[in-house]
Amino acid sequence: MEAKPAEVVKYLMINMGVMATVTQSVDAETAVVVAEAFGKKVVRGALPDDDGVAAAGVANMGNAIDEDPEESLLPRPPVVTIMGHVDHGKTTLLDAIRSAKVASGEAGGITQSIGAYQVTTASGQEVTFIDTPGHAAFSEMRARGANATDVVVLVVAADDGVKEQTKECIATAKLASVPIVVAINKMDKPGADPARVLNELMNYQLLSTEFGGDVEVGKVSAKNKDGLDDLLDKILLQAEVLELKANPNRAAQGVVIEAGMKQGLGTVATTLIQRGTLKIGDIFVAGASWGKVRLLMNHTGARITEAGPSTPVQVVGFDGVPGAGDVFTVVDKEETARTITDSRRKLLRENQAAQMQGDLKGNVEAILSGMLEDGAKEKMELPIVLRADGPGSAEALASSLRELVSEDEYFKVTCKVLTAGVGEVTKSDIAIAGVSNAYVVCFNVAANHQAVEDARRGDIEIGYYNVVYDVLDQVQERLDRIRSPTPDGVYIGRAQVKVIFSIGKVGNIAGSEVLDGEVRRGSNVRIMRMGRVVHEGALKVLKNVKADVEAMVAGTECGIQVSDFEDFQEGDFIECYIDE
Ligand SMILES: Nc1nc2c(ncn2[C@@H]2O[C@H](COP(=O)(O)OP(=O)(O)OP(=O)(O)O)[C@@H](O)[C@H]2O)c(=O)[nH]1
Repeated sequence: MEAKPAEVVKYLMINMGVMATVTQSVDAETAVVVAEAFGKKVVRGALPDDDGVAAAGVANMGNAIDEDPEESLLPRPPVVTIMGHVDHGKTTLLDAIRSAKVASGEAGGITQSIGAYQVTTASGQEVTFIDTPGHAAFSEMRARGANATDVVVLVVAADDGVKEQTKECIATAKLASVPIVVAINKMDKPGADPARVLNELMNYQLLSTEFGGDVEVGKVSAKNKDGLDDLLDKILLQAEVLELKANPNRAAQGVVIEAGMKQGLGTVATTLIQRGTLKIGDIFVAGASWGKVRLLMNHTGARITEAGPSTPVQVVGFDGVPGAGDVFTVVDKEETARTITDSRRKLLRENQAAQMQGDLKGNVEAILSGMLEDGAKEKMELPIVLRADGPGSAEALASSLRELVSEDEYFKVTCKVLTAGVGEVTKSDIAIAGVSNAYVVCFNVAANHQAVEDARRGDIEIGYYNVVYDVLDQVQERLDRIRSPTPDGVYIGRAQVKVIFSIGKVGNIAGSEVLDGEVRRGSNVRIMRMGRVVHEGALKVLKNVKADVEAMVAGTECGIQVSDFEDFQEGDFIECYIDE
């Protein structure tokens, strides 16, 4: 692609939440998104020696990028995500629209949220809502390359105006180039001041049509279900401009919105169909799972036989549980599906394994040899996801964290602040932390339930702080630990091996010089060679010339024997630790 590897890695990480080193593989969808982001046009083909995966790819995933001919395209309903500041009424608005607008005569009625639903407006048009309010879910989907949303409805409480998260939502939508329709909510409240809201929004380049701009604004009371028809009309007006179309007459493609297990059915995944029509019996791939459509249910739980573009549908028939944001693609046959998922599972395992080793540490050998040539230190980073109570504190903390460093002759460890946001820790923070093995720092903020739950499941650490020095102290400690994982106990000193005596049955004795502190018989030791731990054990024998001694201090020379270790080399460091 004529692109610098580091740029590609950076794009993957920052824009897609994918942590991969230069030598790791990514799946085809991801590669396509990246290539296109770098201004390249992707044409898929088969490589003859690619063990069948590529051949399968041509049959299947070629669909992911091929263009539908203009004449095949038919109008489709808009897909809407609701965002807004906490407590401005996202959930209430979604519920109000759903209860007022999902035709009550529809079979099944609405019993539960499935992640998405479709409403029919007074004028008989349809609008699809993604039912996971918030920009966290939106960002997460986008991070995975799934652009499911056509229009963002930004909820702003009329009595509270533009707040921190309102701004974040505006930024998120703009970044994704998704148009915004504003819903000024809580119009029933005595303190409602929609004019103020409109004024504030102007500061963020959102100019309402009332003022001659192009942003549609609906005034609603989610609580009283007032203004909903008008809001839906405004959404449709906005959608009209977008001329949303899709080809319904092809193999279906979409994105998984939400998935879980249901008794008697196995995995049920709410999938938003984006083009084509999904039918019973279709064979599909979604992320690392595949299946054959056994059952389709609409958003009310009623059974249907097919689902076209912009329709949210519950799909039964998966062999595993896909993830939210996974791309869903119908393929020609079972064999294709198996081939693709097999290779994806393999990739997933490889990537996980590589991540577990901590990419850089895993390559330590190669890096060390390179390092000896050019004298450069190996650099390691502690990824950090930061959340603070205000933009000032977030910025200040982020820059202080960036200055922290833990360094010795071989390693240099610094912080990499991946995100520095304001407000509580969300699901998407945890998603980012998950892929990057990051430590989550909360400064004067909490994490929401979902985030805590996800963190627990993903074994992601969240640190809660309210004093700046505590943050810096503890992160410094973490950096030190990464640079040099310590054995149990407190460091008391170290010696360096100068000469090795091989004495028959006694074994190897390391003639050493104590460099600092003291070395003590019985203490825990670890032997360091070129910055790496080669052995951990106990200091078994300590001799001053021929006499056994308890301890030797800096500046003296001694003979050292370590339990279960003979393989000393000149230059090794022997570090001593004692239990407190
Ligand atoms: N008076 C009035 N209260 C409303 C209206 N819409 C929502 N509320 C109230 O505002 C509070 C927050 O509403 P939610 O729908 O939970 O807000 P949210 O934005 O979904 O909040 P989070 O999910 O916590 O981000 C609740 O107490 C609602 O009853 C409205 O139109 N009028």
